[in-house]
Amino acid sequence: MNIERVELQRLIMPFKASFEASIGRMDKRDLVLVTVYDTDGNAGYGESTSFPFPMYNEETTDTVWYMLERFLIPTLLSAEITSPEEVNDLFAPIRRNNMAKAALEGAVWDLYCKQKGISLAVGLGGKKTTIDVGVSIGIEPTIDLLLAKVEGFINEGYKKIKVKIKPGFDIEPIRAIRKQFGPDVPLMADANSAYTMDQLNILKELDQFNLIMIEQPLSHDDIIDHAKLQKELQTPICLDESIHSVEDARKAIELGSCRIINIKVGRVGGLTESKKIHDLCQAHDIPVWCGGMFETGVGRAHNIAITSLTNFTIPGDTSASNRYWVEDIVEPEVALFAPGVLAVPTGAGIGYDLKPESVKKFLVRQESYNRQIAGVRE
Ligand SMILES: O=C(O)CCC(=O)c1ccccc1C(=O)O
Ligand SMILES: [Mg+2]
Repeated sequence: MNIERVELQRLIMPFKASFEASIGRMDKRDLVLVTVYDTDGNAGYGESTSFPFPMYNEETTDTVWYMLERFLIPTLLSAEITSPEEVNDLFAPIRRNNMAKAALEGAVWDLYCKQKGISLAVGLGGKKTTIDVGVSIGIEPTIDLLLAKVEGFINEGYKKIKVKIKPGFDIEPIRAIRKQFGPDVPLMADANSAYTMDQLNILKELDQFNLIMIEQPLSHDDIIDHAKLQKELQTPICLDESIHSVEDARKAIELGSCRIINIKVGRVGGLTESKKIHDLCQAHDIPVWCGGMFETGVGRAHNIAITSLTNFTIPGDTSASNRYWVEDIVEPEVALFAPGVLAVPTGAGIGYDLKPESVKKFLVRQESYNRQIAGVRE
């Protein structure tokens, strides 16, 4: 692929409004934007989905930068690859650090598709030309404020409303949404591992609300208790935090720990692994959807591309740029093509251009690594 240089840029981008989940409150992204250049001047883009703190998974923006600089970029720059599918194998001896791996692997995928003149969606084997999308809503200070947010997003046509829950903010907000907007609103709850089996009663109470699913109710590293819980619930369990690889997915399916899987490209280490999980789930009649991590337009574009695969049958978290950003770093911005629908771009690679002047506004650090330097960085 003639990869010659990798550039890392750390960006800090404030949200329009802060977002609370059971794992904490967030008011900005702090991310690593990765650009991979080939000898012809083509550029491929990827972004890290880590947070500045290790409360979603063990990675942070600092660890992502470190792993990229110290191990992943040198590994890539000392190899000769012909396809992005090789990156997964190249990085396999390095354990975990999936978000760091995915940021670089995603940039290689984008570059590869640009070299071939095909869209990332087509490169991944996607068939859909549009995707239905949903939106994720944080824990609001009051139920009235939550209802106002839900109403706004329903009016924009979002096809799935996901609300964050935690002990003490679960039954009442869900009941209030059902009461106000009726039984037909496609609704789900995401607990981000805030419950244990000691709270089985609360989780069982959620069954009455006909939720599409309940996402990651139990521990981030569990598939055993989730299997026990799924037997007690009518509502499908969806795993997010517990699935890091196609092997994790295989075991969870075998145990009956979930009936749905949320695929986050960063969490599973990249697009190649995402595709493998998609294919495995398809073979087992497990629907998947694409989870969000407050991505900029770059990560959003990767999410749109992977969601064009056919077993992404449930609307994901990939909302429009204006859900979180006053100003995104791509053009055109990611915008709804029809209510609750995004068009899958047809241009080469991710199908969006970077806006250098916007990147500059949010930039706090930048480093470049080229092939010659990579060898001596040890
Ligand atoms: O990008 C989005 O809109 C989804 C945000 C979201 O739900 C989320 C945000 C931060 C950490 C975890 C999660 C999650 O899906 O569990
Ligand atoms: Mg989740």
